[in-house]
Amino acid sequence: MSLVHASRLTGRVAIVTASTEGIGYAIARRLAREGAKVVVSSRKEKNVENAVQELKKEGLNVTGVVCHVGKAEDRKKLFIASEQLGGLDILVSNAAVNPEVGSVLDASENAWDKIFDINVKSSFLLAKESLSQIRKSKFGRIVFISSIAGYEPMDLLGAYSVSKTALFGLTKAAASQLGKENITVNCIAPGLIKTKFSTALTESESAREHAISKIPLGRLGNVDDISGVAAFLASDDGAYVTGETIVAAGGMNSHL
Ligand SMILES: NC(=O)c1ccc[n+]([C@@H]2O[C@H](COP(=O)([O-])OP(=O)(O)OC[C@H]3O[C@@H](n4cnc5c(N)ncnc54)[C@H](O)[C@@H]3O)[C@@H](O)[C@H]2O)c1
Repeated sequence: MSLVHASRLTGRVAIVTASTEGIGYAIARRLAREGAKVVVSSRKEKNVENAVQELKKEGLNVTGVVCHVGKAEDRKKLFIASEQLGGLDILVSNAAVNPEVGSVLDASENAWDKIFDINVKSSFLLAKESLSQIRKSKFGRIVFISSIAGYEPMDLLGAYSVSKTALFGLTKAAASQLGKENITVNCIAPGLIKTKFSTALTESESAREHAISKIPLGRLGNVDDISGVAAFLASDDGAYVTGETIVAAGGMNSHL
């Protein structure tokens, strides 16, 4: 692959949560390809080992940590790892769950709590806990991964959509708080991207065709359609962007 911006992130240290597959993996790989040292993480040790091995084969500078973002002691391990790499510059909060499919007011209390714990509260806590290191960086960047569904809730992803809307508010509020310190806080709202997460919406041919018919660019997104946006926000090219959400959705809105 050609390393277009091979040195844009040289010397920076990044943490990407849920980064052993899907969009998180692609973001970790892209930041590392652009020169960053990256802490790769997810809940299962085997997945962390495999991802780290795969990325190291490419010669990338990555280290692996097992981290359930809802657990304080696991989040701490992420920051110990970034400290060991020289101190944190870039935090990408990517982990998310959707334990139930259904309309918002049909969500069980359990599902609601889990969705808000992982998708919103853990993003808030990671951002908060990252500050002791990010404040020492000259290039502090926080990036939340939301969803196009945060703008227009998808009926089948009711509570999940609302959790993704909350991230827009968190982005604005944190950006406003941290602007004076030259730390940017931004958000990415992916459309339909080919990962495990979106399988239910795209696995049958008819569902896929229906989805594609709603996407002006005429295709589902690839994980690298998102990783490039994350790298931009993390880099000096994104230095004057803060409090924003970049939609990368092939032109679709969320009315599937
Ligand atoms: N794929 C899409 O179409 C799409 C669209 C919009 C937004 N997103 C968002 O992109 C992000 C990545 O999703 P993806 O599509 O790569 O799917 P994915 O299922 O591969 O990613 C979600 C990841 O979060 C991890 N995760 C869940 N709970 C966790 C926890 N407690 N601690 C750590 N990791 C945890 C999962 O193991 C999984 O790897 C998510 O925030 C998702 O909401 C995806």
